[in-house]
Amino acid sequence: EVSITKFPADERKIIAKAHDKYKKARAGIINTRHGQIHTPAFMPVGTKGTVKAMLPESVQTTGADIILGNTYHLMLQPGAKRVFKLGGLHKFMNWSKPLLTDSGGFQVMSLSKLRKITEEGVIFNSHIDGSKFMLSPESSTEIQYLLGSTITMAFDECTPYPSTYEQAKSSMELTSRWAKRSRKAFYSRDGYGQFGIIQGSIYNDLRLKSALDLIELDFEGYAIGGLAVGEGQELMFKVLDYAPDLLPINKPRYLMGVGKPADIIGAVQRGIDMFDCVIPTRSGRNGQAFTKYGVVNIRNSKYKEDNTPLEEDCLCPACKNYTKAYLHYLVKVKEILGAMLMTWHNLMYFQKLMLRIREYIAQGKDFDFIS
Ligand SMILES: CNc1nc2cc(C(=O)NN)ccc2[nH]1
Ligand SMILES: [Zn+2]
Repeated sequence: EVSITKFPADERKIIAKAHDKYKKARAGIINTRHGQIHTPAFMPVGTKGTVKAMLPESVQTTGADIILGNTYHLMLQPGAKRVFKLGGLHKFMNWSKPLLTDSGGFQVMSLSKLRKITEEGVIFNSHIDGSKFMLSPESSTEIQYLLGSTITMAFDECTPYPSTYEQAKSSMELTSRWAKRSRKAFYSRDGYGQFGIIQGSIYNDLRLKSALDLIELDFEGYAIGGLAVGEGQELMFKVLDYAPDLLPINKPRYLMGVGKPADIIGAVQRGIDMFDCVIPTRSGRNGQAFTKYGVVNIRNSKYKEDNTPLEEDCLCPACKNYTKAYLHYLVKVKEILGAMLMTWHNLMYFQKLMLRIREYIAQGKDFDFIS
């Protein structure tokens, strides 16, 4: 048992530790105002207040405890104030479990047009109608409060890859100054939490300095940012071989934007507790199904008369009631039902993977399986 601290009102119980190579892996429960999160946890991405092609109750049946919403998209449309007036994002989208919202920093750099980074924050033009906006530690934190987010992310700068040491250093230092302002702007309430995000690219002394700066701010959890940005799995694992250990052992560790099943397994073995990734939803809509036999590209003509399910023992609607031939056809003719069934199966697959990982950790068993 590790000493437990509040998250934020309740306790985070590290209920089991795996042994040897898996010694850093841990299974736990995060208690929040909107329910429990069993970790290691995978968060489906619900960018615009919906997990694309899924009803929220269907997302719930896959076993997801928490989903992610994107601040950048929601602040542009329908607007944070409007969501607040309508009762908050939980009510708006009919999702009563925990919601994590990102800070908008990552998206504004990848989506908006004509942006200017200043000490104050990022000034940018909406990619929708060109109107002018500003995201800052204060405005991002307020927007996430208006959305009613269970877990709020600090406003940071995601350091691009590759970056020189100097570039990564000044970017990390900006993130530390912004983290302090984000923490000050956070309205602390029982059952709600705010996570800091450490940066520092692939430089271990910068990652350490970033962690030290953020630990001082006593966040309820910590994210490792600036990874899965093109560095590749080997370099990502090299950073993950030490970065999680720089963070408080009894607080949640969230690896942003990751990943494929093999990435998730490797990151859990290195001490990561939470993940988010568009892969199961986006690739599902694009015809890729994750199965225990590997990834099935359902658009391949070899499936056009395949009367068997994606996985015979999968309990999702796609596998219970339909064949690969039907899924092949739906995706080929771009029928909406194709996107729905493929998404549902992939989300079920990812949640089953997380469930098996949690079980193996709790039983102290190795979980190198890459299904
Ligand atoms: C898909 N890869 C990926 N890397 C990410 C990094 C960040 C980050 O550092 N935010 N501050 C956020 C989302 C990400 N998604
Ligand atoms: Zn299935």
